[in-house]
Amino acid sequence: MDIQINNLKKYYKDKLVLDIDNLQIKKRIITGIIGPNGAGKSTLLNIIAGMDKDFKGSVLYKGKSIDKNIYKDMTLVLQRPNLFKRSVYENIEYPLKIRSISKGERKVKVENILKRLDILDLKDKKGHLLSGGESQKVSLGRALVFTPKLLLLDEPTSNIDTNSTNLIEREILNYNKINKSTVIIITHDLKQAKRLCDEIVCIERGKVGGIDGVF
Ligand SMILES: Nc1ncnc2c1ncn2[C@@H]1O[C@H](COP(=O)(O)OP(=O)(O)OP(=O)(O)O)[C@@H](O)[C@H]1O
Repeated sequence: MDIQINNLKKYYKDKLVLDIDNLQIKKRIITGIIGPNGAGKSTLLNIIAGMDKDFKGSVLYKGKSIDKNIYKDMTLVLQRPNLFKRSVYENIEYPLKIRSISKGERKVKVENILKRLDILDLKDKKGHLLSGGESQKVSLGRALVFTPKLLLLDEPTSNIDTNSTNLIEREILNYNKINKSTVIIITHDLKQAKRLCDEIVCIERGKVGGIDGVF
């Protein structure tokens, strides 16, 4: 098990937005989180990512409380990513730079990602000037480039056209297969969940529900 959640309660002011007795997310597979708008999906992903520590209950990663240790293993790709005001190349290179990967190796890895995600033409564009869909692709590239053991994706194709969605889905599947990384993906698209996910968790009004009748 990679992630174990017990008696999780999350409030915004006095409103209970997550109330999960027990949820286990297995390692090395792709788990989908589905559910209607406002159900609590992003809130849950932020908690798993260690971005939100203001909750009650226990959230464990590899049997330990989520703390700074998770950051070296994990990356969270947001629906509306914050990219640096630097070139796309530098944005994708950044996680490698802070891990002291040599310049030559960085170049090989970044160019490989640019090709795989079909964004070579964006290489010199500034990160903050990209469209929504372009930003999502670059943000995914910035995540995949350092092969995190835990990849968290918040609606990674919400702004993406059909062709690019196919390409991104292929990359996510290959990534999981080749690296045996744990992937958690929030999606509104039930067909996408079926195409990508080994397991599916349905969140409704903050609670984990069954998926009977969903497909
Ligand atoms: N910072 C915040 N302050 C107050 N309430 C919030 C905050 N962030 C989210 N909420 C509320 O918490 C609930 C869960 O929000 P969340 O973004 O987790 O839902 P979601 O399932 O990801 O929705 P969507 O599918 O629309 O992205 C919603 O009712 C939302 O309005």
